Amino acid sequence: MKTLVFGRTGQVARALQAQAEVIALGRDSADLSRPATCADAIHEARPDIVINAAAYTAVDRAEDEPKLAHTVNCAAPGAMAKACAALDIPFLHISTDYVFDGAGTAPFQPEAPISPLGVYGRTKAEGEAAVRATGARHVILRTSWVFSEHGANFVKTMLRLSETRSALSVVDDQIGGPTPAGDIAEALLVMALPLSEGHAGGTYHYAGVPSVSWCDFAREIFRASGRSVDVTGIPSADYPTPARRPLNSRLDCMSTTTDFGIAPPDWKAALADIIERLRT
Ligand SMILES: NC(=O)C1=CN([C@@H]2O[C@H](COP(=O)(O)OP(=O)(O)OC[C@H]3O[C@@H](n4cnc5c(N)ncnc54)[C@H](OP(=O)(O)O)[C@@H]3O)[C@@H](O)[C@H]2O)C=CC1
Ligand SMILES: Cc1cn([C@H]2C[C@H](O)[C@@H](COP(=O)(O)OP(=O)(O)O[C@H]3O[C@@H](C)C(=O)[C@@H](O)[C@H]3O)O2)c(=O)[nH]c1=O
Ligand SMILES: [Mg+2]
Repeated sequence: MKTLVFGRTGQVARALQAQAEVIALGRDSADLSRPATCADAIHEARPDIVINAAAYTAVDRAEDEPKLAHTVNCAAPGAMAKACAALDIPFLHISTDYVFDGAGTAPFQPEAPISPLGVYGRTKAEGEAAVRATGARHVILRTSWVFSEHGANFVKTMLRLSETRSALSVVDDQIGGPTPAGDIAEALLVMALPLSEGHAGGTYHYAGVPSVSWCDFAREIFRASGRSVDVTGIPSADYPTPARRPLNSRLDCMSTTTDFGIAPPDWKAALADIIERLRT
């Protein structure tokens, strides 16, 4: 199956390349800030399946660059999906827990109303709508708190901070599911098969278990890496950021298991592997 991936250096893009024979396009061949280049790439390659693993993911910076974030997170996936619809190619797209406002404590179902708190979440929500509007056969896979040995993520931030700090304050009122990039890549590749064989697709959730606060995630990172850093839990109000984050990032992943046989990944097991790989 000829698989075209947008994104080359990102966490999920790298995991896809590690797990399958894919054609991964970097900025030089498909620039999401110029959506037409993405449509052109699909028309040129005529793949059997397209996976968009590229996005504007800098949550705080997006508050100052709403136009660029919108082009990359909405106009570009919209253009990709339109090209896929024209050529009858299934399209897999990744979205985020940040499309929700984080109210309550119950896990959000895929059909729950969205209400993003910041520019990143809003542009990702608009991207979902743009993909659906094209009529392309698609999967939108919402995930959360992605980590891996590559790229920028919370695990690497914590390990970097631990080199100079023996104590850290980390928010303990935002709860979500850390999700290993490798498991997301695997889930996408599994979903690609039924989708290309006629599965109707739709919006699905995929996040690591068990849910945890960023504070307890940080503690587990230091425990697993054998670093002694004293982590103090603080409320979000004491850690001001340009973009507000949802307090409840829990995603209900039941339909992903029912429809595709894919169970939520155990993030602690993956964390240990990743820390081991970062060590060597
Ligand atoms: N990271 C997370 O915690 C979460 C991510 N997601 C979603 O998962 C998907 C994958 O995220 P992740 O792997 O973490 O992403 P990363 O932040 O690791 O990488 C983003 C990728 O997008 C590429 N990109 C950004 N702007 C452009 C552009 N203008 N043209 C071409 N490529 C561009 C980057 O390329 P370059 O290296 O050249 O900048 C990079 O390859 C995204 O849709 C994201 O919204 C969902 C939930 C959580
Ligand atoms: C570094 C640091 C962060 N924090 C807080 C800030 C924030 O609320 C939380 C997580 O910080 P980050 O900035 O790493 O996380 P953030 O960039 O918001 O991560 C998000 O990225 C996007 C792309 C997504 O789609 C989301 O699912 C989510 O993974 O931890 C502390 O409390 N103490 C600290 O020392
Ligand atoms: Mg970040």
